[in-house]
Amino acid sequence: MRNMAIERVDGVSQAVWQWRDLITLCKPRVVIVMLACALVGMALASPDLPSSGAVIFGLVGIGLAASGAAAFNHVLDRRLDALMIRTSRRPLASQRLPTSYALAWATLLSVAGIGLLLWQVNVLTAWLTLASLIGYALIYTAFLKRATPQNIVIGGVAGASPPLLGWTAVTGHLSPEPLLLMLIVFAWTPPHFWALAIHKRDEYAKAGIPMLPVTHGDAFTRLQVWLYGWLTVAATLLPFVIGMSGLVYLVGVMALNARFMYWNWRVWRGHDSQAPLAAFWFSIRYILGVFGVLLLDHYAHGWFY
Ligand code: HEM
Ligand SMILES: CC(C)=CCC/C(C)=C/CC/C(C)=C/COP(=O)(O)OP(=O)(O)O
Repeated sequence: MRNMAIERVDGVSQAVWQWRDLITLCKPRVVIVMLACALVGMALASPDLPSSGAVIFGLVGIGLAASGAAAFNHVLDRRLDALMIRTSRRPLASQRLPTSYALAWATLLSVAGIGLLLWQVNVLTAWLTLASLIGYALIYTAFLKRATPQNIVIGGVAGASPPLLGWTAVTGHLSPEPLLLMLIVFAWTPPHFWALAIHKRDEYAKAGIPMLPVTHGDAFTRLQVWLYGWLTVAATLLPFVIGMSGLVYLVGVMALNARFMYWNWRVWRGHDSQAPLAAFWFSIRYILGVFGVLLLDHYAHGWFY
C-alpha cells in the first residue's frame, strides 16, 4: 500500500499513514464474524435460498454500518486507547492518522451502509442497523464504557443484532426466531469479553475504565463468566426446543457447549493464569461454530429429516 504523508493536519504533524489504517478502524475481524452471523440469520429466515439481492446488499450494508460504528469507536476512544498497550498502536491512539480523517471515514461508511439498506433492502433493516450503530458507537462507547461495569452487558444488545438484521433483510419483518438467535450472541458476550478483561485487568485499571474485574475483582468476574456461560448454553438449546433446528444442530451445539463450558470452568476455577485468554479465543471459534451448525442443520433438512 502506498504511504501518504500528511503534514500538520489536525494537529498531527508529519504523520505517515497507510490505507491499511483505514481498514484497521473498521475492526475487520469482528465485522467478518458479525457478517457470518447475519448470513446465518438470512439463511434461516427462508425455507429456500434467500434472494441474492437481499443477501448481497444486506451484507454490504450491515458490514459498512458496523465498520462505521467501529471507526466512530476508534475516534471516541482515541485517548483511552493510547493508555492501554493492547490498543496503543491503533491509528488514532498512536497519532498516525488525523482524527478528522477518521471521523470523515466513519461518517462515510455509516451513511453508505444505512443508505444502501434503505435503498436496496428495506426500511426496517435500515432503522435496526442504525439503532445498533448508535447503540455501539455512542451509547456503549461514549457513555456506558466509562460509567458502569454492566457496560458490555447493555452494549451487548447492539453487538448481538447481526442475526436479527440478516433475518429482517430477507423477510422485512420481526419474529421470535431471530430474537432467539440474538439472545445467543447477547448471552455469549459476557463470557467472551470478561475472559479477556480478566487477562487485561491491570490495563483497564490504569486507563480508569470500570470493567467488571476492575470494579468487582477477578473472583467475582470469573463466577460471572461461568454463570453467563450456562445462560449461553441454555439459549443455544432453545432453537431445538422450539423446533426451529433439528438433531444435526443439537449434536453439534452440545459438542461446542462442552468445550465452551470446559474453558469457562477453567476460568471460574482460577488456577491457571492462561485460561482467561484461551477462553476468550475459544469463544470466537465457539460463536462461529454455533452459527455454523445452525446453517448446516438448516440445509440438512430434507437430507436427514
Ligand atoms: C459489547 C459487545 C462486545 C465487546 C465489549 C467485545 C470486546 C472485544 C474486545 C475488547 C476484543 C479484543 C479486540 C482486540 O484486541 O483488537 C474483541 C475481539 C473480538 N471480538 Fe468481541 N466484543 C463484543 C462483541 C462481539 C461480537 C458480537 C462479535 C461477533 C459476533 C465479536 C467478535 C470478536 C472477534 C472475532 C474478535 C477477535 C478480533 C481479532 O482477531 O482481532 N465480538 N472483542
Ligand atoms: C451496526 C452494527 C451491527 C454495529 C455493531 C458494531 C460493532 C463493530 C461492534 C463491535 C463490538 C466490540 C468489538 C466491542 C468492543 O469495543 P471496545 O471499545 O470495548 O473494545 P476495544 O478496546 O478493543 O476498542
